[in-house]
Amino acid sequence: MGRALVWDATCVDSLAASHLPSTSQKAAAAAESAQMLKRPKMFLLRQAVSNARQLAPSVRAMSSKGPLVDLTVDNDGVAIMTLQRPPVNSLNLDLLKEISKSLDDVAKNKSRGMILTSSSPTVFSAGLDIMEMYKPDMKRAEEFWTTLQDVWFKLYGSSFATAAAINGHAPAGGCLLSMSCEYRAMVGGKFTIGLNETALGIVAPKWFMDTMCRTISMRQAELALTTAKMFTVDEALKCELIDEIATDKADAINKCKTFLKKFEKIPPLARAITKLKMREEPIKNLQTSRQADVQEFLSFLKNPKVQQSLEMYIQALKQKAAK
Ligand SMILES: CC/C=C\C/C=C\C/C=C\CC/C=C/CC(=O)SCCNC(=O)CCNC(=O)[C@H](O)C(C)(C)COP(=O)(O)OP(=O)(O)OC[C@H]1O[C@@H](n2cnc3c(N)ncnc32)[C@H](O)[C@@H]1OP(=O)(O)O
Repeated sequence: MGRALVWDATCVDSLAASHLPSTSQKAAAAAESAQMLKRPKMFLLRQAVSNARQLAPSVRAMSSKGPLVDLTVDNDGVAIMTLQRPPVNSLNLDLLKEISKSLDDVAKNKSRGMILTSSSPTVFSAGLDIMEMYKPDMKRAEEFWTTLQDVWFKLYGSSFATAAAINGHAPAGGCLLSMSCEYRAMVGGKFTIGLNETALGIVAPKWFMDTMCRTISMRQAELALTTAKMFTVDEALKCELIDEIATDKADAINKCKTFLKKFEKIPPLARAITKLKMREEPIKNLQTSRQADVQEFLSFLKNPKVQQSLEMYIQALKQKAAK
């Protein structure tokens, strides 16, 4: 119907002086090298189309409200992902699956950026759901850990810009989620944030540690990880675990938006590649040790001492909640 079947073709002169050395070594080498040269051009072209789409009207229909994650796009084209698993947004398999799917949706919808927050007035996220680790079904535990890894890959390695509006406590996995974002504004008050795994008799996985070491200084991270330090909001600001203190959730979201606005004049491709290069090492490390990391988690769950520690921790939490 009048449409071009071939819209971009390159005829290579295999006998051109520049191609002769490679063509004499390998048949079709000239075509192969022409194709390689074309790839970056196509990549930039695709990116230009995608950037143009990014400037399209800002309110877009995005994935519908899920029960555990609410994902909306505001008038500025910023995606707001709200965790809503009462009472404390503990990260069980279902919540992790929804976060993972929502991150895919944000990536597909080419939002200007994403802000992660919580529907609870006092808890950003209580971290991993301890019930997923206590006397677990091993098949489910494997899926649980793999999904957590997926969430981290997608959030830490997202090409879209991310910020966390931390509107409450953020221990362990909650702290990890916020540290995986590029910017953190935390509501001031009695809230705390940190990787407290050792207090539970467990060990933060290496990629949790790497994420922290790339947020605060190595010295502060080592002290914090070994002592299960939960930082007050003021302490977190001082050691740069967070970037700003907010007066309330709305202020935290506004501060995150102000951060995201900084990218308005930065070409998105340059920003994304820079971010990914900066974060490449820990991502590659987990990619290569992914299976071993799952096996370590599973064998750690089978350790009776770990199960005993978890049981005591659950009892302590329940007693505290009952008061
Ligand atoms: C020896 C090992 C060797 C090798 C290791 C190898 C590999 C490592 C592998 C694995 C590492 C695993 C990593 C885990 C990271 C984590 O995220 S672990 C989770 C850590 N989280 C916490 O410690 C937070 C605990 N919770 C709290 O401190 C408070 O609840 C919080 C400050 C968040 C909120 O306080 P508050 O608003 O007062 O709420 P309550 O305390 O009253 O709690 C309400 C109910 O929620 C339940 N609950 C709280 N946190 C969790 C949780 N994380 N999981 C499940 N359930 C939780 C709490 O029990 C109350 O329940 P109830 O109402 O009593 O039924």
